[in-house]
Amino acid sequence: MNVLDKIIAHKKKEITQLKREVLVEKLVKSPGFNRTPISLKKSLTVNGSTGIIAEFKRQSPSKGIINDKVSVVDVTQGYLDANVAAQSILTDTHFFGGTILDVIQARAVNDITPILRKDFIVDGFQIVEAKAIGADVILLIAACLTKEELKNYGKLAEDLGLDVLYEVHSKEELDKIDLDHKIIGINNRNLKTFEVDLEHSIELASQIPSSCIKVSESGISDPRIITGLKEYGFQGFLIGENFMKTEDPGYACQEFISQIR
Ligand SMILES: O=P(O)(O)OC[C@@H](O)[C@@H](O)c1c[nH]c2ccccc12
Repeated sequence: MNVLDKIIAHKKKEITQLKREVLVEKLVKSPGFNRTPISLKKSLTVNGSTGIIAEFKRQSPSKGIINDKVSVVDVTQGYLDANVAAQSILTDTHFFGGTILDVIQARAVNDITPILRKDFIVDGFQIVEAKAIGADVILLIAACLTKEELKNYGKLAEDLGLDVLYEVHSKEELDKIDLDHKIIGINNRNLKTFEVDLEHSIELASQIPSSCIKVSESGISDPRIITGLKEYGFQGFLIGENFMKTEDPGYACQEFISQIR
């Protein structure tokens, strides 16, 4: 079993249990259902967008603890001050040390910038939950979903007014998605082996139609990489560890953005 298989097996058990404890009817009554989500598409394409999607990630299976000293509110406020296009917040607990409370807390101090609820979605329940906690965007990972699931979950998110970031790592995964006008994230990190390869991503980018918004994810640690990726048509850049490994991730993000040419 590779790491992704382990995460998905664990996630499926977790959701089965969660669905016994929390009713969808209850989620639908949450405050998140009374707000209009903020569009990631708009925030990545608006004139002057930095394109940076800054992530709050305490730990990961590949790196272990990255930062367990900072608070989600301090960090996400810092990201906002740095003028990020969006925030990504890991809500998986077992492998990434996050919780849905992180999104709730970040949302309470941010009305203007989209929040991506970053998790391994294997059930529609999690999409309703994302809406309930005030997220604007969900992630659908093509490596762990069938073509049908990608379509159905994409539709459910859309019906709830949420944007979807579809994540791919290979041509086979790309072929599972109806690409028209979608936001496509190319993960530079292979979730099965943790290998990071920007060249591979750039090659894959040429297979994505121009109606899509392209996002480059993972392993970005130098502002000069952004300039290079822009030349290949990328408009979004998802960065976690490079900021989170510092004492003040918001400040690191601000410094990074000020160096983008
Ligand atoms: O910390 P990095 O290397 O900058 O990567 C951020 C983000 O792309 C990464 O956390 C990620 C991309 N896709 C995922 C899917 C699940 C969990 C995590 C991820």
